[in-house]
Amino acid sequence: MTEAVKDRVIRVPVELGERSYEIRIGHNLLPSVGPAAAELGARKVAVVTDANVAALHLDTLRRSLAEAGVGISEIVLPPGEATKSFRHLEEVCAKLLEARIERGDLVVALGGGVIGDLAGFAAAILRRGVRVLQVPTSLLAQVDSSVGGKTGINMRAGKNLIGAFHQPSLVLADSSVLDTLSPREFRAGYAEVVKYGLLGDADFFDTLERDWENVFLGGTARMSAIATGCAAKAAIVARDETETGERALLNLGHTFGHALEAAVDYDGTRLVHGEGVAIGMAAAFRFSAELGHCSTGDAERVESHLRAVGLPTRVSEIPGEIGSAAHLLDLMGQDKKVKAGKLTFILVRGIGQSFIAGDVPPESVLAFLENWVRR
Ligand SMILES: NC(=O)c1ccc[n+]([C@@H]2O[C@H](COP(=O)([O-])OP(=O)(O)OC[C@H]3O[C@@H](n4cnc5c(N)ncnc54)[C@H](O)[C@@H]3O)[C@@H](O)[C@H]2O)c1
Ligand SMILES: O=C(O)C(=O)C[C@@H](O)[C@H](O)[C@H](O)COP(=O)(O)O
Ligand SMILES: [Zn+2]
Repeated sequence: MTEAVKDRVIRVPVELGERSYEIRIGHNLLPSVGPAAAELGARKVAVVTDANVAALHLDTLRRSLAEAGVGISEIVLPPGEATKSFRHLEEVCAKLLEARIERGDLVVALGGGVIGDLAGFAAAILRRGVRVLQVPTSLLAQVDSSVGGKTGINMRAGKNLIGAFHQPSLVLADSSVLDTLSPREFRAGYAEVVKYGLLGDADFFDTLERDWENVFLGGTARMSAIATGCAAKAAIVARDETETGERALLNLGHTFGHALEAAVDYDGTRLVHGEGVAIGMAAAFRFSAELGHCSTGDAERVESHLRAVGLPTRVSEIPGEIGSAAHLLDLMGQDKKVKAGKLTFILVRGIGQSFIAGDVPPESVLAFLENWVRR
């Protein structure tokens, strides 16, 4: 890697008035967590992380905070989607109170999207709101979940059904920590990278088709893919922070994907979020083609790219039984985009041309799902 790449920090602003903040993307940013916490005026921080990330990266954070003279308490949780639960939310809140984290202090979410969502939610409700510094360590968290302020936990009935909007004060995305991520988790995060191309930026999708191997390798291609995704998300969030309209486009593939995640009871050995999103985006394109909104050629192109990087695109690739179409439809009924009892889908007119559809006939949905679960 060249010196220029090593030293480069890309800054993406998220413009939200008094809740504005910056996303910093660069190599070796973990040592800047201490100075950043001190600049934010925190006397002490509580670092929430999971056991995998703690073993690899917590020490760097400890040193950085100690050098900056910021006190630290540590909350280490089990890795995996099942941790985004009431049980662990209660545990985190109890430990934050035990550590006497005050409103002027900071919660530092060091980990993937599970930790970011859970720690962010705990910060949102602790003493009615404590600031959170997001330090995302998975590709998915760097390009998506650490940005935009959606926090929460899962319920049996569905994903992220209990939560709050709570924007971070800063996002520090150290792209070098992605070198320790497993290939499966890197691929899963890549699904959310592709999402930005598919939902609104056909040129970005073209670039990814050509250059995905370099994104997987690291260096400039990876950093700039993360920055492109963050800039797209920041722009949408700045216009529609609480998803009253266009923010729903960021949900491309998620109505399908979230139902699958709930159907496997958040068992990451069978399906992780990014894989559900990959299968869900392939479904959104197929469904759009069946409804006559987009060409079958585009749907095939999307599937073929997802498959080229090793992502699943079909329900049959999930190990074990997934249940009936009717069961998945029932799970979709808990989606947060449901309005007056009716499902809303994010559909497409082509690559980079997504739109919000609140008027899809329920019989078309069921007919599509009947075939989909068998594919
Ligand atoms: N809030 C949002 O806007 C938003 C957006 C997208 C996804 N999400 C949520 O994010 C979650 C998925 O996030 P995820 O894919 O990061 O999952 P995750 O947090 O479970 O992390 C994936 C795995 O990678 C490990 N890991 C993380 N960083 C690592 C590193 N640098 N080195 C080695 N291992 C590392 C973790 O321990 C875990 O086992 C889901 O719950 C999803 O709903 C939220
Ligand atoms: O930030 C958003 O808005 C998103 O929809 C991003 C998604 O990738 C993410 O998975 C989000 O958590 C889904 O939100 P939900 O409201 O459908 O739970
Ligand atoms: Zn997602």
